[in-house]
Amino acid sequence: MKKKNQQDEKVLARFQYSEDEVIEKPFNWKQMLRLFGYMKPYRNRLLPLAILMVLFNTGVKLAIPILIGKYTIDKALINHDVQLLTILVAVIAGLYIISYIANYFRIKWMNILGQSVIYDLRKHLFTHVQTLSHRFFDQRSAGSILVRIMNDINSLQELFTNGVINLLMDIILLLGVFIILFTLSPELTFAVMLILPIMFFISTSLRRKIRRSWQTVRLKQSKLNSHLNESIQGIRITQSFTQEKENMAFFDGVNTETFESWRVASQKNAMFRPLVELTNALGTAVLIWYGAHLIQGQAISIGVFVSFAFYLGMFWEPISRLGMVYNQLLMGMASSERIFEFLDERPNVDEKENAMLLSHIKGDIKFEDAVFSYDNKRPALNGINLEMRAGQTVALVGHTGSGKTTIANLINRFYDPTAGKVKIDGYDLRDVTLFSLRKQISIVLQDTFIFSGTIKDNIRFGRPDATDEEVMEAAKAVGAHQFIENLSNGYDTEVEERGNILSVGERQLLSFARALLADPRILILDEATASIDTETEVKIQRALKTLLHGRTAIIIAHRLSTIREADNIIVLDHGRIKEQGNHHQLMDLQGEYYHLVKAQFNMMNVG
Ligand SMILES: Nc1ncnc2c1ncn2[C@@H]1O[C@H](COP(=O)(O)OP(=O)(O)OP(=O)(O)O)[C@@H](O)[C@H]1O
Repeated sequence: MKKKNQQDEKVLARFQYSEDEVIEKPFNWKQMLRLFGYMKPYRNRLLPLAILMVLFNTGVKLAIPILIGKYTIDKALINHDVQLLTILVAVIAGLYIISYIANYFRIKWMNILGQSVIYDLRKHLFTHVQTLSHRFFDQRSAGSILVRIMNDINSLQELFTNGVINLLMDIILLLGVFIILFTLSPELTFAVMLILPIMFFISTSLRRKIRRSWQTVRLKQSKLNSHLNESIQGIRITQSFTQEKENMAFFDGVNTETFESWRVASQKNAMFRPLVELTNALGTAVLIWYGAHLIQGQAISIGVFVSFAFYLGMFWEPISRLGMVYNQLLMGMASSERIFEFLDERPNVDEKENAMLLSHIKGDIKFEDAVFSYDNKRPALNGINLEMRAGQTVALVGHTGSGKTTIANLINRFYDPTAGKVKIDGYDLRDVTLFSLRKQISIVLQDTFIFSGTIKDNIRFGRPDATDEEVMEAAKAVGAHQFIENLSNGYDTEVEERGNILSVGERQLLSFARALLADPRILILDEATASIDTETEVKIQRALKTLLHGRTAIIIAHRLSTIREADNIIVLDHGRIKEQGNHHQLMDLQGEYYHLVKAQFNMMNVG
């Protein structure tokens, strides 16, 4: 048993997701106004039309009980006036029909409005998230970002489709009913209003508990999403390490937690309606008892009593619904808080207002005393001074974690140096626009990312306007044409996200074609370490030559053949440059590089 517990703890320690905490904020007008600002584009058409329908509908609702009680019963029925009765019935039926039509349009227009607001908000959030810096994505799981873009925005849907308009309708209805009730009989109104405190308790205190439970449900869902995302992405590793059982155990745990939180929330929710109905019944009991007493004393007529009963029925509904709208507002508050937190997030690498367009660079790169740390604690680069001249091929070598990728990250301005400068053609990267900088740099990563779509679309990813001929030329130049032609549908073969149907070597050739077509002035290449057969190795070497020709290339190099041909080799160690020079110079030096080469040479011989 103890052993099992220890094992469970280990499993739980493995899957740690930063949870979005329950945000329980008081009502905040400023934030609400900001949220409702998204309705602005529709304020001239959809919104006024829907409001008009609501006003009409509420007017009809308020008029019908009077028509039934005061006129149909007290005037037509009691005086046996058949003609008046017929007219009244026709008027009431007509009003119901018109009110039905008005309701239809209200629902239709409000749904369009609600969906449009959700569409705009989601678009705004996604567009913004795309501009955020790497640091933002370093700190969050993909699952938790997904939850904000999907679930949090979805949870605002109800508020925008029904909430706002219900609020208006209910306030008008309540005021109207209250005034009419008082005009009909102030004593009876006072008597039935005794129920008000109970009603108030239900719609505030109980509602709050229900709301908190639903928030917990959302948190659990977010955790479930993060785990699912990670599990599916890492399924191959999970299977190869036979960790399915542990994965299942954790999934079971989160799934059960989600289920439990649903159960609790639904249970609390289920209490709500019966309680409202019970209060209704109490109100009706008071009405009948005291109403009968007033009728006997001839203080009110039967018609007034009937109208009263109708209005009373209408009174509880908006109160209970107002509680619901308030609840929606508070839930919307929590969701919008999370959405605005992302929207207010500024990219760490920000563009200056007067940033320059970096047009047609030559490709000189310079690091001046560059210092960088990802976490402001451990330095990843520690005073780097280096120069790469346009057209040169520079190889970065060094032990794992020595800072090679970090240098590439700074050239692309995924991060800014903590101190010092990175310059291209003499321009500090902080002074130029990100678009003009990145447009002239291509990155080929070890773990090539293939997007879902055709092979053709993947190659033209960086230059969507490239023609089919240009795509094919690029593929031919890097030696990818042949394997593409052999695929079931050639260039039109569909590949799923991450390109699982392709081999590592094929994926790399595809990414070379993609980089070549983009025709960057600077190319950053993280060479794959995966062992590939000699034939592919030769192909890749040939492809590399084509790819590197005429541009500045920074290669995080692992293959001896690539390193040997580089114009300059930079050996990094703990974020510092230890040695640099060409292959022969460094071999003569008999330092770190010499040992690295020797080690690789020995390994190859052993292999
Ligand atoms: N996103 C990140 N957040 C925090 N620390 C990071 C991040 N990326 C890298 N590091 C740290 O910065 C240091 C340098 O990492 P870098 O990726 O530049 O090494 P590298 O030389 O490219 O290694 P490798 O050859 O293994 O890819 C390492 O100590 C690493 O742990």
